[in-house]
Amino acid sequence: CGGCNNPLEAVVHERNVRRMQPEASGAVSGPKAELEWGQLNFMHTTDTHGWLEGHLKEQNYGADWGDFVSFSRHMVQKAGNLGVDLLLVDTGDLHDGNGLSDAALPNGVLSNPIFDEIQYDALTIGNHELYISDIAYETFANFSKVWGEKYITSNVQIVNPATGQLEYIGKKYRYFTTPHGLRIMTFGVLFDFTGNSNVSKVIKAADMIKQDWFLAAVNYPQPIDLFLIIGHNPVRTTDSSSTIGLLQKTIRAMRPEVPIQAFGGHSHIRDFQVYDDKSTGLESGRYCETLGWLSMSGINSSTFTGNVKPRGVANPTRKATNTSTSGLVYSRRYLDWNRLTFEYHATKSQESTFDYHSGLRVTGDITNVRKKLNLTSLYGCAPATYCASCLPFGAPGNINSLISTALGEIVVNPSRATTPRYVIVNTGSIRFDLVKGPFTYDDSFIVSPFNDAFQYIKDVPYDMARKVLASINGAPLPDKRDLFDTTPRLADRTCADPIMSQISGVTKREPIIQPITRRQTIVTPGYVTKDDFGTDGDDTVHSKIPSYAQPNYVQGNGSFPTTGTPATVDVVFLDYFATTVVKVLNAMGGSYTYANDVSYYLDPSYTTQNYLPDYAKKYWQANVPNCPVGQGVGYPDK
Ligand SMILES: O=c1ccn([C@@H]2O[C@H](COP(=O)(O)O)[C@@H](O)[C@H]2O)c(=O)[nH]1
Ligand SMILES: [Zn+2]
Ligand SMILES: [Zn+2]
Repeated sequence: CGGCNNPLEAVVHERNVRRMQPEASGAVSGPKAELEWGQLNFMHTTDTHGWLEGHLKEQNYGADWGDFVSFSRHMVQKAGNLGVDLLLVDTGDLHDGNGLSDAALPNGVLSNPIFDEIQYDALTIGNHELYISDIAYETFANFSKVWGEKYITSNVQIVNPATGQLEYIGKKYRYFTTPHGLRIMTFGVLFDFTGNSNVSKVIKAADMIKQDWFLAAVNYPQPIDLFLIIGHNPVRTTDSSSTIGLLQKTIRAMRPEVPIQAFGGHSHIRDFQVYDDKSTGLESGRYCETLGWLSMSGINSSTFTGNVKPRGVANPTRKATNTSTSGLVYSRRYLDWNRLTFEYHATKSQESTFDYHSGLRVTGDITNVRKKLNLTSLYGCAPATYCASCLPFGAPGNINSLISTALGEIVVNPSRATTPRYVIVNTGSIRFDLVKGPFTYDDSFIVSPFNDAFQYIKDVPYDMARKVLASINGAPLPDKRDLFDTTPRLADRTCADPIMSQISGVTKREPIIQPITRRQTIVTPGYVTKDDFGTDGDDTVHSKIPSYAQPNYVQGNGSFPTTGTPATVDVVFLDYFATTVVKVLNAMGGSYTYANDVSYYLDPSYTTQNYLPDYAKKYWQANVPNCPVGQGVGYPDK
């Protein structure tokens, strides 16, 4: 940092360089009003998926984890000044989605210590901590030990390698008393996930609620003022993966008078559901785009020593149901993850400056990890933005057209290169938009982070092969496969080696520093949320970004004859959904088995992390010297 005299100035400089990437899109508009503070307040993160660097290409979500460290400290201090409780909760999925977490082996080994800088009160596990055995063990050996009694995994166990016995990854429950005397019983419940590797066990919620320890915890011998359910688990009870409704009903039947507050995740949405007059659930989005806020007052507690109606701030006013006589009132808010939002809500914390040293240190740690992992290494320059859901499937600018082309072009086994092939991936493997301009090592994880490898069934009769895509698009998704499915879990493979060695010699661009535009009066595109309390939950008012349903699977093809149809085709697919392909082929009259007919099309170390970088190296490198950064970025023109 030329001209910076002390290390903290250098950190601020680095952070600003990182944030002011020329391709960063959009102005940031600010919050509509101050938050309502109640007797008990929560800040909620979920499905962060490694995005601790913030969104470098969307200023609306441009804060990094260091900014959140500073913000959370201001809010804790403000809660203390107001004489109320503030709890910080996280509901899992810490990996798979960003280079900061995924370029390390195992995933999360460098990002989790950064994540750990927030003073959470309760955390729980996500399914992405369980797909791959190495990651599950990293979570067990390190993450669960760092968090101790605050890491609550009520229905998730792991085989302890030292004893060979199943044990809970975290604690089954946490009973604790807040600084102002509220007595809280907490459970952390993962949805009924079945895609875990064979070192862990997810106990179905329907079984967990019958277990003696659970019944004893609900009927705890000491007073409970509130049940806190944190779950990597959608809060919306109509979502077929959600088990929160079952938990809420079970606890309510046993303890009719005690408020139940749920925090959920997994479905990556902003949502709030009212279950009854004393129970609600909040879900706070994904990818460090959203910080959830919930406040409540009216909790009956003989030991609460704080303020039910803190002064000098707005207070919650909404009953859960119109007819509620419980005395409980609530507010909920979805905060956009940017510094403008954080600085706005941190006011009156009685600190004159926003950045705490601890926050700047975390920002510095992020910069260091990014450098160590070479995340800015460039594969090529994307000629356009390809979005995952803002355009209909098949429209130019929809990412699935690009994926089809890349699969057909890049996923080729040289020894089968002349045999026609269909190459199929699940669109769920594409996690984010691919933005016009520099396509970096980091972006490759942002768009396609998983380690799913390519398998195939060779020489499938053309008349069957051509129907596979349509058939699997009508089949159940692989994460919902039944427990008796005997497919070897891809999760038992170890992580693939990083591919940095392949991308040497590519020009790196220095970011061009541009001022961040901060306008408070304009309406920028972003979340427009409707939940059980209505349409006023978004902290910043936005115009809606269109969202179109996409098919579950998409296909590329290669080496087809220019005229006529081939007799047979290689059907190539990901090991992640191999059994589904076998099933649909057999439903068409085939007699394939996984054991006899499915094999790897490419070396299993070649995964969904590789084909887009290879495509970019082949087709987008020539553009690098003239990469049109800063122009036309964001969402494609309609
Ligand atoms: O190996 C994998 C693992 C997962 N997926 C996709 O991810 C979702 C689950 O992600 P959440 O963040 O937990 O919602 C799963 O449904 C698949 O679509 C994958 O493609 N490959
Ligand atoms: Zn997730
Ligand atoms: Zn999840």
